[in-house]
Amino acid sequence: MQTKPLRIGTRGSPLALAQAHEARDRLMAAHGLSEDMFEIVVLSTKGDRITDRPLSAIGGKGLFTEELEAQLLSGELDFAVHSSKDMPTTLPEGLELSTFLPRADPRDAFIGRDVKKLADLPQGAVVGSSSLRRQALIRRLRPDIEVVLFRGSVQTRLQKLADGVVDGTFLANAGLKRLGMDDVATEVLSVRDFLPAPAQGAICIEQRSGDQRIGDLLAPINDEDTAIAVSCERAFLAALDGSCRTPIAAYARCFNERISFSGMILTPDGATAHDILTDGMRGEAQKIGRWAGEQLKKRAGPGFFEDWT
Ligand SMILES: NCc1[nH]cc(CCC(=O)O)c1CC(=O)O
Repeated sequence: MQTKPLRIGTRGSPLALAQAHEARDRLMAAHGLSEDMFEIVVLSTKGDRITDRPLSAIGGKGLFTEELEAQLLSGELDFAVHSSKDMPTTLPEGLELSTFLPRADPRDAFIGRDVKKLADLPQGAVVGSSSLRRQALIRRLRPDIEVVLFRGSVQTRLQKLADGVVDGTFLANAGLKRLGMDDVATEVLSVRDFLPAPAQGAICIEQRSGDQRIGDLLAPINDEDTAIAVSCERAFLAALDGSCRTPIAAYARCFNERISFSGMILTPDGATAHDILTDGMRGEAQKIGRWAGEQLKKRAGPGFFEDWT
């Protein structure tokens, strides 16, 4: 019988808190546990504290996870809840992503101020985004549009939009839904036009490797299709060595025993893109992702990565 509450680690942003609550609620339902069996422990990370520079300039994804991982390893936390999209491809020794919740909408949403659709933005319009992938994708579709750096919370971004600093911005539709704000999206962009970030829309749980008590607790809330699709996308990212200065997009989907995969790399100006569409057996998900990454790396050639990183 569990006596001490389970300690769930999370960042403190409204999105991170919504994700931690979703994981906790699923565990409560799966095991018939009450809320007081869990304690949500909020940690501030470097990535949360530095908001005036793009992530790619201050060190990338690890900035959001270091503090949580240190407390997992020291035993102060039992597990941590993250956006899979924000997780580096290599985790510290002794930790693993054991559990993936059923994936929400993986697509990006466009939020326009005066127009609903991206295609209706006037010539020379200004959009805000700090994502290298979104910047490259928009420049590829609409080279006339100007992209400005845009960080901060969802609320800050929407305020800048309302103030007319930009004509439009992008957010993951999954994030908006988790915040109960999906009505602010004026267009949900197709995966074909706007391939998502690897692992977008999937919440994951990180735990100590070999912690069987926690592994058993989490197993019933793991969604196998999501775990497999995300492992494929993350293998693609890892094969491209996850340089956080390369715009990389990927989306995998399981269909019964098969998995389909789309991947793309772009130059930041969107002028050059290489893409790949493939499929295979779901048991080969990681192999497929890795292979696709290696193919694109070969096709792009070394200059593709070196010219601007
Ligand atoms: N980089 C921040 C981040 N990490 C995960 C999400 C959205 C939720 C998800 O992909 O699961 C967001 C916000 C955004 O991209 O709009």
